[in-house]
Amino acid sequence: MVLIAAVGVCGISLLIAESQIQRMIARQEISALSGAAAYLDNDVRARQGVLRSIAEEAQTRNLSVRDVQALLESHPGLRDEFSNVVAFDVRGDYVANLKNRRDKMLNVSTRPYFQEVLRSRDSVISAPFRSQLSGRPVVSVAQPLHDARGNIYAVLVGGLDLLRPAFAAQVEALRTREQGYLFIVANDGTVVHHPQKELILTRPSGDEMPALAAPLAGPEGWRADILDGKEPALVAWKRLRHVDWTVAVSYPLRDAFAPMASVWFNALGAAGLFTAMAGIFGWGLVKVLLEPLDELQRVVESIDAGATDISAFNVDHADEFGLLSRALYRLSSSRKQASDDLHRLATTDVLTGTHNRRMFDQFLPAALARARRSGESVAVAFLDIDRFKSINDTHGHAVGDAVLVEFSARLQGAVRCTDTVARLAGDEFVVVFEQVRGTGEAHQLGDKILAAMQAPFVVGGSTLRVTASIGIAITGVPTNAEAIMQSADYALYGVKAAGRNGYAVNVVGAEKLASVRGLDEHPPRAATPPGVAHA
Ligand SMILES: Nc1nc2c(ncn2[C@@H]2O[C@H](COP(=O)(O)OP(=O)(O)OP(=O)(O)O)[C@@H](O)[C@H]2O)c(=O)[nH]1
Repeated sequence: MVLIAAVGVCGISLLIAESQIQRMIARQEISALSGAAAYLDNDVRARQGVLRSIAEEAQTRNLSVRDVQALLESHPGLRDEFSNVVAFDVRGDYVANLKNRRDKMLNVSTRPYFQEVLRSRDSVISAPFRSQLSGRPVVSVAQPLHDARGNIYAVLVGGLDLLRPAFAAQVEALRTREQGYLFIVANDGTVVHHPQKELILTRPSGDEMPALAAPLAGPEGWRADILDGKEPALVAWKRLRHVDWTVAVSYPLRDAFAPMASVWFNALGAAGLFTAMAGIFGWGLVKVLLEPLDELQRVVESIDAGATDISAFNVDHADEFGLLSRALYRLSSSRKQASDDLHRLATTDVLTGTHNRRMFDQFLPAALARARRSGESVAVAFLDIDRFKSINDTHGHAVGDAVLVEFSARLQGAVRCTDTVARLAGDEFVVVFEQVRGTGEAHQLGDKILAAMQAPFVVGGSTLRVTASIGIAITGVPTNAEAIMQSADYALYGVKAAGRNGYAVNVVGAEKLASVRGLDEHPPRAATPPGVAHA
């Protein structure tokens, strides 16, 4: 896009420059044409001056119509200035002829230039016309002859042959360029000079030949939007000051503006090259500048994949990427904290701070699966505080809550930190023991828990004796959560039925036997009076 924009800007600049250069070239052409116009003007006026001086001479010598032929012949230099000079009286009849006095001349009284001379009483340059004598295109310079009283008695007419080689060579010499051509049109549109001789004296319309008609638009100007023949051309023109002619030039545009083609090529090429180089440099620079962003992306992916933790965000770079990385670290930390809090709330019993049933339901199957893989046993102790309802009823719900908190604390203190304690509901707790080495260890666990509850509970200003019944189930063979819980429940039921404040151990799958045996094996505890003892 940058490349397109640069080439576009360059192109627009070049178009503007080209338009300026066109204008400049056209101005140059007009100024060259001004010189040509002045030259032509002077040339025609010089010839006009020659006839004027002869007229002054005739007036000085007080000549008459009869003397005109001799007058002309006394100026042989006229032959160089004009193709011929003839004279007419005021009626337009022929009276003298420089080249051939026997030439038969027509009456010219109806010719516009003749009438104009009589009207203005001064020298007139005619519009181009075809000579009836020579049949060639000519322009006439007409000069009145005055007698001593100032009356016109004859008119000298000098013919300028537009096809004579000297005139064509003279005009061609005014060209400043090899290409194109120079032409002259009279101000009524009649072609005075053109390299195509057949066009002389024609008056082509703008539609037919726009290049020839363009100069009629004003005293001077140029156009670069004209088709000359089939080729686009630059046409510039300049009107003569004294003669009603406009001298013009037509150049093919491709020649006139040839230098612009190489300017276009070089400028666009340079713009493209420099932009491409700048683009490559910019791309490299951006790549270097964005390297920390790539690094940040790698860190994010690594954290997402669990290969590293969010502390990888906590970098000490001072740049924007360092700021971004540390902002990500803060965001991730707070989200992790929120997530941890949520998880803790979802898996913790609010009152006692132990795990809750949800956590236990997830944990027990996992522990059983581990045991299945390692071939070791798992034991679950199912605890229920004895006659807890009467504690609530007697001391109030708040004291009941405090008993639950204290009971939970003692329970967690009685087991290893690797054992998992959870409160299922109300006054029911469970403990999961992993890597248990048989029922003997299960009995030790039961003893430890009962022992932990021996000391009186001092809560809410009351000292209470709190006991619990414990049903312990231990896996013999691989089993599931439901089975082991049911087995522990049977054991608990047995203890409750036997009078509370004791424990029983069941092996999953052999519940009744194990339950009875557990209580029997510990007569002192079985003999302990069940129920709640108040201190
Ligand atoms: N203070 C308190 N009491 C609770 C809470 N949850 C349940 N309880 C009460 O705990 C008592 C549980 O009684 P049970 O286990 O059914 O019966 P028990 O009185 O313990 O009798 P046994 O279990 O047969 O020894 C009920 O009265 C419940 O209302 C609790 O969060 N706080």
